[in-house]
This record gives sequence, C-alpha cells and structure tokens, in this order.
Amino acid sequence: MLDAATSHHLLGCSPETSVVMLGTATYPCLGPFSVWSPSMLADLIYVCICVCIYIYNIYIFFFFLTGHAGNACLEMVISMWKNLLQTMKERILQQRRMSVYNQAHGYEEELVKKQLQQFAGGSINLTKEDSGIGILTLNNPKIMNAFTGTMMLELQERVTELENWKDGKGLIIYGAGNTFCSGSDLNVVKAISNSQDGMNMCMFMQNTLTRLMRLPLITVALVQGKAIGGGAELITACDFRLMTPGSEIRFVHKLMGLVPGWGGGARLVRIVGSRAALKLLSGATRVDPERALHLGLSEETLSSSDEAGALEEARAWLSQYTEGPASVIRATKEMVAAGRELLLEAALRTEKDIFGTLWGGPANLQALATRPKHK
Ligand SMILES: CCC(=O)SCCNC(=O)CCNC(=O)[C@H](O)C(C)(C)COP(=O)(O)OP(=O)(O)OC[C@H]1O[C@@H](n2cnc3c(N)ncnc32)[C@H](O)[C@@H]1OP(=O)(O)O
Repeated sequence: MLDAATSHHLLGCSPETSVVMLGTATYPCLGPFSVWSPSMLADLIYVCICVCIYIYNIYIFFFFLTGHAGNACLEMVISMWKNLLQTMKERILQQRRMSVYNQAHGYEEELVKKQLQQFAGGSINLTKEDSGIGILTLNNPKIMNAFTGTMMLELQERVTELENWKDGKGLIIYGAGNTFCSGSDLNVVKAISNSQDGMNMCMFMQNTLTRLMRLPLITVALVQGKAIGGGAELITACDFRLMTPGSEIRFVHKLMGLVPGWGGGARLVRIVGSRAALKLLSGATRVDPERALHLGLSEETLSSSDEAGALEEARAWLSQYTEGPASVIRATKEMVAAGRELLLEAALRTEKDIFGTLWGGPANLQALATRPKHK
C-alpha cells in the first residue's frame, strides 16, 4: 500500500482510493516494495550495485587523501546513499501510480518499448517557458504528425519531464506544419496488425495519456488542420481544446474496423456524454469548430489559422487560468482531476488534503496580508 503523504503528493488523493482507482498491482511478500514489479526491482538492484561501487570509490579516495576514512566521510557517504535510494523510490513509485497497466495486467513495458523503437521518425519536442507554460510539439509534418513508434516513446519521456517540472502551471499541445495529428502512423498499424501487439501499443499509449491527463498542469490541445484517429484521442486527454477556423476533429476508427484504443472512447464519453460520443464514434463524424463548441468539445474558435498566431492566441487564452502562484494553480488542477476521476467521498477527502497543503502557506499568507478584499 501507499503511504498517505506520497499518495496525496503524487495523485492528490487518499491512499486507498489511489490504489483502487489506478489498479496498482501489489506484491505483499515484498513488504514496503509491494507495488514494485520484479523487473523494476531488478533494475533497482542493478543501480544499487553501481552506486555501491561508486560510493566505495569515493571512500577509497578519501582514505588515501586523509590517510584514514574518518566518521565524517562515512556519514556523508551513508547520507548520499539514503538520499539516492529515496529519490529513486519516489520516481519509480510516481510513474507506476499514475499509470493504468503494469505487469499484473500482462503488460511488459520493456518489450513494448523495444518493439516501438523499430518504427522511427518524427519527434515530440518540449519547451518550458518562464511563465510556467510548456509547449509540446508533435513534429512529423510529412505525414500529418502521425505517431511513429519512437514518437510514442518520446511522448512518454516528455510526460515524465513534465511530471518533474515543479514550476509548471500549464501546457499547450499542438502539431507542426499547421495540422494537429493524423493518429497512429499507418506503417506501424500495418506492421503490428495482430491483437496482442495492438493491445500492447494501446496499453503503452493509455498509460502515457493517463499520466498526461493527471499532470498538475492545465492542459490545452490547440487543434489546427486535422485531429484524426489517435490524434482525436490525444486531444481528449487535455483539459481543454481550442480550434482554429477550418480545423476538424474526427474519430475515424470505425472506418478502419476499429474502436478507439488510446483511452479516447472513455474520455470522450466523459467530455460530451454517452449519446453524443456514440454518434461521433459510430458515424465517424467530421466535427468542425462550430459543432465542437456546441458539443462542449471545444472551448473557443480562435481567429488565427497560421501557426504562430494561433499559438499566441492559445497562450493568451491559457494565461487567464495560469496567472498566480504555481502551488495554487497546480493544487487547483489536482483537485479538479480528483473530482473528475474519484467517487465523491474520496474526492472530498482529497480536496481536504489539498486544501491543507495551501492553508497557512506562503501564497495564502501573502494574499491575506496584501489583498483581503476582492472588489
Ligand atoms: C489509434 C488508431 C489510429 O490512429 S489508426 C490511424 C488513423 N488515421 C488515419 O487513418 C489517417 C489516414 N490519413 C488520412 O485519412 C488523410 O491522410 C488525412 C489525415 C485526412 C489528410 O488528408 P490530406 O490533407 O488530403 O493529406 P494526405 O492524405 O495527402 O496526407 C499527406 C501525407 O501524409 C501521409 N499520412 C497521413 N496520415 C497518415 C498516417 N496516419 N500514417 C501514415 N501516413 C499518413 C499521407 O499518406 C500523405 O503522404 P504522401 O504525401 O502520400 O507520401
């Protein structure tokens, strides 16, 4: 089980709910490491051995330097060792807890990654601006920013980077070359067209997009051109969607004899309701900006169609919600994410826990001292 502090910190919810919600596998025989999979433990042991060798070298160095290995040196080494183990444990737990699938679900991430690595091309780029807004670019314009295998891997890496960006407040996702994304690269789709490989790719993308959805950042998909198939699924993992004139969202899965598999079906139902979702999916309907606004799938239609102008507009739109201390913006998103995903009582407890992190904190005290009224 998770300890309360980490559970709240990582997901903004109480320990029992986060375990239930995320379906984390437990290995009771492993005691405090009970949520770790055997392969992760093997990785940890390997890293521990490397660190031991490294620390031993420092110890020997001090021994020769001072003629003896004094207590201070030994204490420093032990303290370094403890900090390192703690950091590693927190990082691994964080990634596992935010995901949906692990080995208990027959999901072997390392094998999936090896397979995806074979389909190279394009990139996923991230820039982190001083304002606390990150810009994530889907960059494969030759094929309408379709996701190759290595782009799927890079998306996971960028999400990890965003999870560790403690000053972040918001994120805009957009596609290079004036179009959003045409889903999975059809070459990948053809090459892995058997059920098991398809499910593996789904589990990988669902894990990544679920972690994206749970980031403590306010996220916006900027839809220019087309968001098709997996591209349409990706936009549902964001908190908001903005569309440019002439752009289009389309779940084309039915036309390919499929249903969404990157979590876009489940998320679409939560955004537009089951009736509208059923129409969009079973009709493979083209959703223009006007219809998206009407359905609540888009927040606003921007006036610019060109990349730089639309990005600037999206930045200005998002800034309305990211102004202020990062601690408060991040807590707000965490609270809403808990309300979106948890049952009411668990969400209420989470809200209380998050409230407790802010009440009497620096932003709260400063607001009381300088702005006690809001006229
Ligand atoms: C998770 C499940 C999935 O995502 S399955 C994949 C679902 N996506 C699709 O089926 C999209 C297939 N593509 C299309 O329908 C059209 O290309 C769309 C996106 C509508 C764009 O049409 P249009 O504006 O006329 O451009 P185009 O067809 O000339 O495309 C430009 C070049 O890009 C390529 N492209 C496009 N999408 C993909 C894709 N998903 N995978 C691989 N290549 C793709 C096109 O083939 C075309 O390349 P080329 O210029 O012919 O060499």
